[in-house]
Amino acid sequence: MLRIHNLIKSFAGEKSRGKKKDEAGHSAVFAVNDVSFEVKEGELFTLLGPSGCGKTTTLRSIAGLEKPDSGTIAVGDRVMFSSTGSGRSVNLPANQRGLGMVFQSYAIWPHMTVFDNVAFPLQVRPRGQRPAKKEISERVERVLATMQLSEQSGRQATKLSGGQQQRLALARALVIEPPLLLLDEPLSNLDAKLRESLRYELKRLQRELGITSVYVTHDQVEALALSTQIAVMERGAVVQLGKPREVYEQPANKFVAEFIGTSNFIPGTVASQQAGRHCVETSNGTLFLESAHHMPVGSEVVVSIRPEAVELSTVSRGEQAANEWTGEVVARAFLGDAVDHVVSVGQHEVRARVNPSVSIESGTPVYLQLDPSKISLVPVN
Ligand SMILES: Nc1ncnc2c1ncn2[C@@H]1O[C@H](COP(=O)(O)OP(=O)(O)OP(=O)(O)O)[C@@H](O)[C@H]1O
Repeated sequence: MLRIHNLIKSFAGEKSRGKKKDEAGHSAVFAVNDVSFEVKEGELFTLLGPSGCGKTTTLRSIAGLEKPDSGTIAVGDRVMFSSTGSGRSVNLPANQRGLGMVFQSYAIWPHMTVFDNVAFPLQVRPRGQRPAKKEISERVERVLATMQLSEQSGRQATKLSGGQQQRLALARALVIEPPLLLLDEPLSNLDAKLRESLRYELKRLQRELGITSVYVTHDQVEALALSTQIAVMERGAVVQLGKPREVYEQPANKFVAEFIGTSNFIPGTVASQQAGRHCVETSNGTLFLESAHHMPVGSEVVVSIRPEAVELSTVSRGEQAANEWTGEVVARAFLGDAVDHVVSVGQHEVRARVNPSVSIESGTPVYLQLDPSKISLVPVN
């Protein structure tokens, strides 16, 4: 449905940040540096990464609000942008791309009612493309019902709550039935509780309507909860592309492991390897784990252990227990649905997030049991 190929976008001028020179010899920031990906029909594809990694610039390029230096952007069989150095250049203006957009600062029209806000994008269509009045009404009512805003239809837009205004912004983007919906941090202005409930609503909508969407966020929890595919970006490049579970459980590198969730990183050396099952020697003891990254014997590696992969017990599983380390609790914090423990193990401190029924006092010697299916290898960069 959406194909991005070798997309490059630089901004000229910022001397202090510039890493490369452009043709005129000015320093340039490469906001998007050779990005390629494909979004399939019905997917919710997320661009995830820290501030400044190039997510918004990628999205704005798709929308037609930024002109890339080079690359190709196509939606279905329509080329929106193409400049490959040779051949014919294409750069469709934003208003001819027919894409739906919802941005962080969703501008709803305050002087209009909820109904009129949604009807407006259809009413301003050029004659010939404008639906009949009756059809406009039907489409608006249908979208308002989907967004659970029917009751507010006649209300002034400014009299809605934050969450309702956000749903209105979505309704307005959906009413044009775009082939692709672009969402830039659409939930970031809302409080935590509302954000969570709208996250589920978005997911429901995504499933029910099967809208193909590109979603930009720096919030890893949001990305994991919503996406069918995630592209993790760092400094203008996509560093990992995969399903939420793959990105979380098999991070491509330390940056991804650190950015998506919290992790304990323990260095080690691969002692043996067979069909993805690795045995790694660390200063804390031997670890057995399954990994998609096949690392040869003798490789220096970092083992990424999620805090929830660590079980704590004051009793050993016995001599034969694999992946059991000994340590001492140095701190703990009650988080409501879990208890975080910091355990000193040799020269490392390991974070363990356990069930609230397990709460072990500082100073207590403990056994750490590490679930081999929840620990992963990350290549040393
Ligand atoms: N109009 C501009 N002029 C100059 N530099 C820009 C411009 N827009 C973006 N940049 C730079 O390009 C890089 C990528 O910015 P972009 O906004 O795409 O990142 P982002 O990942 O979306 O960040 P955020 O989450 O903070 O919006 C940054 O270094 C930024 O400073």
